[in-house]
Amino acid sequence: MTQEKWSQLRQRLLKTVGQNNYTTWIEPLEFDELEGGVAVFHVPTNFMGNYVSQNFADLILHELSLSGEPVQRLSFRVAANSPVRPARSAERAEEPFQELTDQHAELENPTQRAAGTVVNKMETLQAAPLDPRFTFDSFVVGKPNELAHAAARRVAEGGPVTFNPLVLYGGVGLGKTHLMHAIAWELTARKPDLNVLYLSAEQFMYRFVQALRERRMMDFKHLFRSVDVLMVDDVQFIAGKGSTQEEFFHTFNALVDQNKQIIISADRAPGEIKDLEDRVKSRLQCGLVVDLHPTDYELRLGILQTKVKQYGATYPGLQIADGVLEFLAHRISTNVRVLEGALTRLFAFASLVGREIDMDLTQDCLADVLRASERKITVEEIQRKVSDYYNIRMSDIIGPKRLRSFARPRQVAMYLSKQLTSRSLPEIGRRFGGRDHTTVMHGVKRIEELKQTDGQIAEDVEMLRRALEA
Ligand SMILES: Nc1ncnc2c1ncn2[C@@H]1O[C@H](COP(=O)(O)OP(=O)(O)OP(=O)(O)O)[C@@H](O)[C@H]1O
Repeated sequence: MTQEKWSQLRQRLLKTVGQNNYTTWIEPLEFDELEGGVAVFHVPTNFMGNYVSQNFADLILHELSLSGEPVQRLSFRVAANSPVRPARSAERAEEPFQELTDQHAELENPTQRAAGTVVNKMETLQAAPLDPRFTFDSFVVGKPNELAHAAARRVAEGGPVTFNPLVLYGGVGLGKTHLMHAIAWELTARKPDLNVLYLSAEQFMYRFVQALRERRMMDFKHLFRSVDVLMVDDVQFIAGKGSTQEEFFHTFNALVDQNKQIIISADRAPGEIKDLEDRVKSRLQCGLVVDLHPTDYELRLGILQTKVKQYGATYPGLQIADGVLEFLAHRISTNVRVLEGALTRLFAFASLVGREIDMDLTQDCLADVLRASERKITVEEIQRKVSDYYNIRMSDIIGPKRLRSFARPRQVAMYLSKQLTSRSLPEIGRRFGGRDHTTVMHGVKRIEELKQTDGQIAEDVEMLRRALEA
């Protein structure tokens, strides 16, 4: 592909993704070469490469194939003279530092890194830039994250340090980085003089290793001990890295002694981080440790609705049919990043083909995501949930008793098994104490009827379905 062709293609992408997305994500892409079916682009930051790859790769590939280019894959590389953004966990797969496990590797590996990656540019590394999208305003609060959000808000007020450190932990893509950036934005807006340093644990290590190498440990110590607020993202990264942990421990103590706020994020509770020294664990546990729970249906729906509002500006006129967001919130329960990616893709495709976003388009466009996030619900799981819900024993659901107080929950469980699993009626019957398939069919029918006439049953079924799909 020639540069000229790429320029033409970019113009077509502009029409599809809108001016804002174009300026932010597409325009900065520099086409480098096409080799063996892989189109290589230079990007200013890892973050950007990652974002484009998650959200626009399909679209770019689609355009490339329309224009007859033999491209199967896109590759995004950081241009050698670009500034650095914190390495996010999604980018970590590309990071050779992942292999570092002992002190020796920790000190030796940086020079061995390939050209054009993060370490070469360490000299230019200041505090990691904050993502302008990650603010409190754009953070949707629900039951699973309300405590973490409240704690983050409190710290962001910048009042007297009450809990130190604040540790936010939770699984992939649940909003830890978003909340940390939101705290940093808010603090710097309220108190512009405050010296807030946000960086990933990887960057902490890079800086430490560099300082050792250049015999500038005094500068390093001075820098880290003079901040007012230190935020270290993904602290689990330093586990098993002896001297980095030690330096982190001293930095931590020095700041706490000066009553400076520390905010940490991790992918699990400090006590559960393998190879993290006990003294570091216990320091982390001294403050307020709050977790971001996996999202529930309501939170996912809330996030989707918020994002749709934001997309409204980029894709004016695009319509979303009733039920699509609910469907996505039900079906994509892995993490928020995947949910967001799905929506971005949906909007881009809908605008490409000029259609309303309805169920058909959604199923077509997101077939792979939907397949990947399909969670297999088992009949046993359904029986357990239903027996908990009605406060009866599992054996009563499966057993022969015909009492109404057992028979109705049993029918609900049969109905849900039919709806939520791919089991046939005879298979379901077997799992309900060897009942005949006609009994199951009767149970399913009965609940279908009752759902129309009995509000309580309809509500029970809905609650159970949500609990099972969450
Ligand atoms: N409650 C929320 N409201 C709005 N957006 C959210 C929420 N939770 C997560 N997100 C979005 O989901 C994406 C992933 O979130 P984030 O990067 O903060 O996750 P993380 O917990 O730091 O994950 P990782 O462990 O992979 O670093 C971001 O785009 C973020 O804005």
